[in-house]
Amino acid sequence: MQTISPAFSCDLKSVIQPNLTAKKARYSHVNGKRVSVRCSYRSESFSFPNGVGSSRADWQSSCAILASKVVSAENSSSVAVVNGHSNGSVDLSLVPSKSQHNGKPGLIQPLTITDLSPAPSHGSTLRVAYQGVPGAYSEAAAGKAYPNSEAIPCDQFDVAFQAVELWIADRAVLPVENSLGGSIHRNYDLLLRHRLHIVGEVQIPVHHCLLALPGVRTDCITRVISHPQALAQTEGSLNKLTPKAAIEAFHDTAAAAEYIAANNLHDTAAVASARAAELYGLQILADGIQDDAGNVTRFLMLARDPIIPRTDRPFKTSIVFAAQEHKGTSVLFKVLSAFAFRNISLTKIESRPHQNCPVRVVGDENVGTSKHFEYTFYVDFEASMAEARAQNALAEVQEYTSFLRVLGSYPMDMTPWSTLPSEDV
Ligand SMILES: O=C(O)C(=O)C[C@]1(C(=O)O)C=C[C@@H](O)C=C1
Repeated sequence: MQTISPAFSCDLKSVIQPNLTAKKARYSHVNGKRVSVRCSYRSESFSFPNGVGSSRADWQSSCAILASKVVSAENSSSVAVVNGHSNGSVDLSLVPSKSQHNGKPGLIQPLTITDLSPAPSHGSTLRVAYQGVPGAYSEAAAGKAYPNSEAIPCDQFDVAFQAVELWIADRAVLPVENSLGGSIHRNYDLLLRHRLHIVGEVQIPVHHCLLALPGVRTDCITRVISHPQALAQTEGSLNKLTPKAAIEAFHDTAAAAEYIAANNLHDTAAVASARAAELYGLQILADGIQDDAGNVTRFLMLARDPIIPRTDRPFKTSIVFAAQEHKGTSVLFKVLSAFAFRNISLTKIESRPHQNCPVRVVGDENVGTSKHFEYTFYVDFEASMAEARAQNALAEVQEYTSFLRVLGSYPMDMTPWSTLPSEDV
């Protein structure tokens, strides 16, 4: 038995891993061997004012009860989950370290799907997975959410989810919406496919720059590359600055800057942060090119375990549900009424195609048939699951839904706008 963190105890089953590289080993070694991790909760007592339950286990099972009608969103996922959701040992092999950026040592390569191997928590520094490479806005968000943590770059959102599930990271910080570009749908879908809990949110002011190699002039730029969200947030400025340039999507903003530097591209510019310019040796051709000065991205903080909801500070709760079959249209109205009736404000509503049944055929041979789209709804509301009104609202919502899952009940980001670290990003 080895103690992993105060809240868990874990049995470690060692599996010999011959091709573990030095670089990857820091994420996943125990005495030079790969491990699979089986975890059990230590019971902790908490008191709830409104009968949510009296322990961490109770709160977790109350999440599970609400999720019990899930038709099974997980079956579309190939993820091997280790924290009590699936107890098989995982056999994803590590691959040798990738080639270094431009031959230069020391630059961090993001985790990719083939790098994932279960790893126990070790050391005292919290490891926070984010999508992108150093200099990405997500790295700044991870730093704001968890100061003094170790940021772990991942090449895809899905990898960041899996890094937490496999104990390679302790938390993930991922974007879900931007004030100009709208929702990051991929992460809504992944929230449903994976079993992580939302434990907090952070909002980051996003201040974009146009970056190019030193000496390159704006009128020489024939191509602008960046993350699609960043391109959407700067569309108006790019139309003015580089009207003839081709616009191309890239994995993340900082990776676009890194790509220009690594390939010595004199005709290409990136939309990225000032920190990315510094990290990859690019010059800033234009500063503050976001189409709205108050451009902000909201990130979710994800963990393997939920936090205990409280009432002594403003909390938000995020849920996801699907309407009972054949009752689609009126269900949304009824659900929204359940919150309105209890004076609970909604801060966000998002719909996504139903993962198991995206289309339903309605009608009959006489009048003809048509295809109805089926949706999964994501709702954020301003209340804590420790409040009776939130519990009652969800009890009512459950009556109209085929499944309902609480994704998390967590403190709202109340950082005053003026103190947000805009100069860092
Ligand atoms: O590419 C980055 O730098 C990211 O962190 C990703 C991302 C996003 O996915 O929305 C994060 C914040 C900004 O809105 C732009 C891009």
